Amino acid sequence: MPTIIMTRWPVKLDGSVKAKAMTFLQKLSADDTTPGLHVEPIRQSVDSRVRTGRVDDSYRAVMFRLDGSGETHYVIHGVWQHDEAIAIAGRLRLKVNPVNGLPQIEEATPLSAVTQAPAVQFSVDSTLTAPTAIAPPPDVAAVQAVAAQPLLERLGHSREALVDRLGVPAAVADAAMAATDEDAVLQLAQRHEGWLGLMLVDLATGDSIETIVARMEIEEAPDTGDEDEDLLTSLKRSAAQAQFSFIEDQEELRRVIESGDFGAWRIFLHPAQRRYVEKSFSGPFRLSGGAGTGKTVVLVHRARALARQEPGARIVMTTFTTNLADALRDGLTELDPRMPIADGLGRPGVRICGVDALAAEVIRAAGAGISEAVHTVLGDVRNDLTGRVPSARWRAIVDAAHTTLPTEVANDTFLAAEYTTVILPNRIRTEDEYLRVRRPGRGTALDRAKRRAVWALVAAYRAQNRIDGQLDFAEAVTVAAAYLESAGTTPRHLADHVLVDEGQDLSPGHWQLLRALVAPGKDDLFIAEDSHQRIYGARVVLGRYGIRIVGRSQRLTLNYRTTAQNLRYAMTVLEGGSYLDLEDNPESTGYRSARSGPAPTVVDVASIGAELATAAKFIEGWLSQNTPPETIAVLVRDRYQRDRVVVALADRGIGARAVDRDRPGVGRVLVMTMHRAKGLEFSKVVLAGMVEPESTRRAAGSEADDAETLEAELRDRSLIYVAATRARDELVVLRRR
Ligand SMILES: Nc1ncnc2c1ncn2[C@@H]1O[C@H](COP(=O)(O)OP(=O)(O)OP(=O)(O)O)[C@@H](O)[C@H]1O
Repeated sequence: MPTIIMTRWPVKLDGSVKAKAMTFLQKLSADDTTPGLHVEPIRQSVDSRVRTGRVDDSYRAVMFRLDGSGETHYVIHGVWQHDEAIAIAGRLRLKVNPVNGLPQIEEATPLSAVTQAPAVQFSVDSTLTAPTAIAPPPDVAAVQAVAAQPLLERLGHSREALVDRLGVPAAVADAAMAATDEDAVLQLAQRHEGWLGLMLVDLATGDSIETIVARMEIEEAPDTGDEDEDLLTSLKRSAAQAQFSFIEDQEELRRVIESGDFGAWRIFLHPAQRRYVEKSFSGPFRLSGGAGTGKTVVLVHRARALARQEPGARIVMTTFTTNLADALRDGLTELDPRMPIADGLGRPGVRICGVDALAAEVIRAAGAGISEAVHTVLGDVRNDLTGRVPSARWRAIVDAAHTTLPTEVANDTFLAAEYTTVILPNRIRTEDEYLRVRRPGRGTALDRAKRRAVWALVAAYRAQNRIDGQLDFAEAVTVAAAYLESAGTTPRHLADHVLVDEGQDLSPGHWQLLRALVAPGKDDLFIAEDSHQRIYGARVVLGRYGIRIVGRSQRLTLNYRTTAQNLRYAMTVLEGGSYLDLEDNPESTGYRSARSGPAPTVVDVASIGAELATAAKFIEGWLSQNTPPETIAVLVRDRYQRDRVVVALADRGIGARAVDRDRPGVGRVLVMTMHRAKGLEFSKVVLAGMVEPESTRRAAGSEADDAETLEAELRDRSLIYVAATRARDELVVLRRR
């Protein structure tokens, strides 16, 4: 049975042709001699491996046949109308790039399109666009000569280095060296799939040749004397798999064809992503990366890889909110509908739920056995642990107590943070213990008298919770962690591997729980996080909670979601803020995007009415261009604003839907809070309720300039960064003066 190797298809097919292409490929993968497939070579083709196959009367598949290792393989290049397919097939060649050892599909350029060209000229091209993109016409070249010094030259690169060290085809290297700015190189990158496009993005955004050589694992092409064998080796290289994928079975084939470009994440991973999916680590591993760099994609692929390697393994995939956990579950079943989903902790398969739900599950399953853990954490004994403390309780406690504490301490934000990050994780049960505990990372200093006063509030808080038979979320996770940590002397490990998304938002208690779920050792914890996106809770240093990363951390830098233009805007929101990662090191930026689009539109509006009218105007414009409504989102700061936007859009005849805990759904424009939009993405985004950045800072400075206020300012920037990076294509920012 032949093996099918899919490439990212350059041509979009409509539904009926897609179905026929699927049938064709299914038959081909079962038996390439099946009558009716008409797998045929092309007379006088440039590459003797090229074949066409009959999809239906009008369409032909273009592919390459390789006979390595005594097996037949077909590299599927695409499907075109009959005559076009024959013409394309005649001028294609699949080869191993001699410099970098990676597979390359070249197309002979028709003579008429090139001035003074050799009889046959090759360009690397999987989009099969006009060859003029590669050889600029003379008038363009003349303009370029007098224009500013080209970008890559300014960055110290030369044509020789691109060609001789990276293996960039000469024509593409010429075009890249002539491009005057980053956008021009990025546009060139967009025309080239796979390793070539990735290299151009790296060059445009300032990477050195050495960095690219290492990232792409470039090495000279092997030469065994068997060209087909060498091609197969090349196709299996990690960097090749950003463009070529060995299809394992018919179900996978169907998903690749049906999903088109939106499903590319399932098949074509960046070499760095693939590495973190497959590699085994001797302990906790941390994968950081900006919004849209594919951290969740890696996590989902890794869960599948672990489940396949170890059938029966107990894998936990978790994140901060239930909505995000739902998205992880959807992603995993989309990737592989056969993945075993566990319906409870400690059972084989992948258990996917929010981290607080994990804690609730542990407590439920423990039954009466939980009482010792409650005593360890809270110093008392409780029977009923199902009630949850209302969110306003800290405020009520402060209001009721006649405390002498200053307002920057006697407020619900400070007290909740002190409780969650100091008191609970240290299992503090008495005033005496609190007076002695270290408070690393807490910005506001507390002398002995203040600590006593804080403890009085904590004691009142705990007393009220005990009377009401309630635990707050932080107490529940800490109790669950304490329960797992010690069952007598033996910890209860309910998982073999734990995968965490959005790690930056988790609290110390969450980390203690996750640490306790799995025994320390190989592939125990895999943590995806982005400190710039921390919008809940206080900053955490993992090492303080038994999670020692020690050198096992890496960063993804290529943004797949957001255009370079929108990404630049989002990065400016973070400028000036100082962010530390989960290992207490400064977080870096330096993200790049492989996609280019229009610059974000920032509109200053004078009133709420003007803001709503402007939002509606943009949305009407997009809808009139047939943008599916559910790919448009308006992101706002709170639920009140959300509901107001929905009503205002409805008044103008635009169907809109307020998204809360439920799934977004289709058919209407989506309106939601920026918090709710975390982890989601849309084609077009309107950010409403924004204020001018300077006035935010002024407001922050005018309050007490304490650590909590600065922290709140950082979180606010992060929220806007999260919101701005939800836009795949177009971003509109409505700024109120
Ligand atoms: N290898 C890939 N090929 C194509 N698309 C990809 C690839 N990796 C990721 N993407 C796409 O990029 C987008 C962002 O991916 P993902 O959600 O994994 O990023 P993230 O780093 O988790 O983002 P965030 O932190 O903002 O939630 C998704 O649309 C995903 O499908």
